Amino acid sequence: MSNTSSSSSADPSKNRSSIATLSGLLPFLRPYRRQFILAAIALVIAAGATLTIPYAFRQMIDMGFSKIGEGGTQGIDHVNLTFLALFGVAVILGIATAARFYMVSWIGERVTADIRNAVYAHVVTQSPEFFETTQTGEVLSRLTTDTTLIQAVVGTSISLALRNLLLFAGGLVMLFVTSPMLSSIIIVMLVLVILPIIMFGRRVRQLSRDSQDRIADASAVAGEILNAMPTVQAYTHEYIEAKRFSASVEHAFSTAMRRIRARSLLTMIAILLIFGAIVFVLWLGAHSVMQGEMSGGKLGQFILYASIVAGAIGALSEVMGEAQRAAGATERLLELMSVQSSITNPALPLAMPPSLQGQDTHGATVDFHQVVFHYPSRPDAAALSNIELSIKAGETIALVGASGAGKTTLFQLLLRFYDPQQGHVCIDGVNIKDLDLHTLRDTIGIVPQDTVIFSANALENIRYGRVDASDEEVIQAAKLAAAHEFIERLPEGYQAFLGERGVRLSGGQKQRIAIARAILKNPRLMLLDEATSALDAESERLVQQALESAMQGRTTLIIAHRLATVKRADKIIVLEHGRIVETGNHAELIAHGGVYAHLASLQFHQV
Ligand SMILES: Nc1ncnc2c1ncn2[C@@H]1O[C@H](COP(=O)(O)OP(=O)(O)OP(=O)(O)O)[C@@H](O)[C@H]1O
Repeated sequence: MSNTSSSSSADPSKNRSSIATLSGLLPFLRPYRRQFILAAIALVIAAGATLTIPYAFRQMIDMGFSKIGEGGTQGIDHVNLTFLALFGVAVILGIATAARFYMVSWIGERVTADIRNAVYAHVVTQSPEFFETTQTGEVLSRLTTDTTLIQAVVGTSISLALRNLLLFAGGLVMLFVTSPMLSSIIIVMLVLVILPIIMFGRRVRQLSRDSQDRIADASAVAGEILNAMPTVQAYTHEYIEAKRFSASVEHAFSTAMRRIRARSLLTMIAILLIFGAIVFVLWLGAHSVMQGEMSGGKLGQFILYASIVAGAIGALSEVMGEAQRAAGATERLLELMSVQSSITNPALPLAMPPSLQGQDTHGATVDFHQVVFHYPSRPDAAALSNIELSIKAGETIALVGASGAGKTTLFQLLLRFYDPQQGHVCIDGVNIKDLDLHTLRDTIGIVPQDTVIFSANALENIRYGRVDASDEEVIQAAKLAAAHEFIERLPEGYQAFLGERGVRLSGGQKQRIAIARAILKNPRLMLLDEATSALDAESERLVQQALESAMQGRTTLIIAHRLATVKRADKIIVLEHGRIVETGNHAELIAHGGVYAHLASLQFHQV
């Protein structure tokens, strides 16, 4: 199952990075400096308040209880005062702790939201090559699980760590002030304690990354299957798929258990060593009191400081575990953020030639010059070879060829989803690599075979073609695409919800929505992929009518599967194994008696 992950947990060089990876979060934390400072102030006040408690205790014991024993009222006053002071400390501690919690939680939520936005915005600009190698489930898992881990660290662990560091440092100083001798012994012990914690911490971190990877694998498996439910059920593979998912969940579970075991061990060792050391030192302290070298209050103060220091170390080891998990998550998110799209905008994009800009209804010119293209995932097989093609403004070109001949690939190159390895593609005489990607794609309308219907109503689904279009414009486009009538007949007309992935529409209806969307966009170059699936005669006629409208007044490239379409085209381009093998109109090519004549006899739907 692990092979479904494209993550780099197998790369040993990646495993060496540590909590330092968390520094990758700094750009996200920087904007919230002010909030950090406020949180830090609250933190210092709270830690300071905690550290005064043992001192107050000693006062109480040495000056209060001992004096009461000696029968003085001065002792009672002192106890009262000390308790009052203690309550004051509690008030300060409460307010400061709440303030710190509020600020730090706010930062955690804010930073996580920012990271989610940044990762998503980065992912949606990636070229198709990225989506060929990365499963959507994995990206989703990173957006949810990994960011949640980071939220835990930023929102809680950082403040816990800082608080405990302060308590540790402050407590240590106070220990020395209280009893240098006992403290020196404790320090030696601490060094012995911290070493194993660090050692185990490393292992926990590695295991935590593995664990996150396995969760991402399981999400990837689930994501793929949920998107293909009809196929899964038609093949009655529900049980097999559930088992496959279960295998990957179990794998994630056993990896998580390894992490949990390592962490349990870490906690046990830490507690054993720390408390062992404290008991030993206290034993020494008790002897000092018995021999009169130390007051009872002082030993009490020492015990409290020691427990503060011990508690701080315990908490720090917990936080280390959390931080290490978050370091794994950060590493994975930064990896995702650092992926560069193979298709980039030119530094200085050229404008479309002025004479052709604006309301020109003649369409764009298209030129392919000696184009050679291999898909990145199949570098040894040319999907297109030596394509030389010149299309005039307003022409309709039919692309024909057997399945896999390279027709769709021509579209992909025009949309600049990929760049050719050799040669270049021009629109209106400008190399599309020199155009801003949005300018280029705004020039092009596309009607794919498989229409994507978003979970929104009919109006919004068509408006996807041009988001600023008015309702009237949307309806006009629907009329041109022969979609108006069927939409009107839907229970709520244009407001009818079309369902996730358009499950409530027929194939022909979906296509007409897609055509309306493309017409609304009003592009100068239209790329149409005629459906291969046979529609009933009436649907067929309506789709044909819609396509006719879509072609009006613009340059059109159509992947043709119907005789009627190819007959109407100005020119037919015949592709075979990624090469243009014949060019001409229907009559010429039939007369030629070559590939086209053969294809025509086998492949075209007669309408
Ligand atoms: N993303 C991809 N990665 C690798 N190879 C691909 C990819 N997409 C298509 N191909 C390959 O490139 C070749 C051309 O494919 P293309 O989709 O352009 O064919 P087509 O003529 O449109 O076929 P069809 O009519 O079946 O859609 C095929 O051999 C196909 O297997």
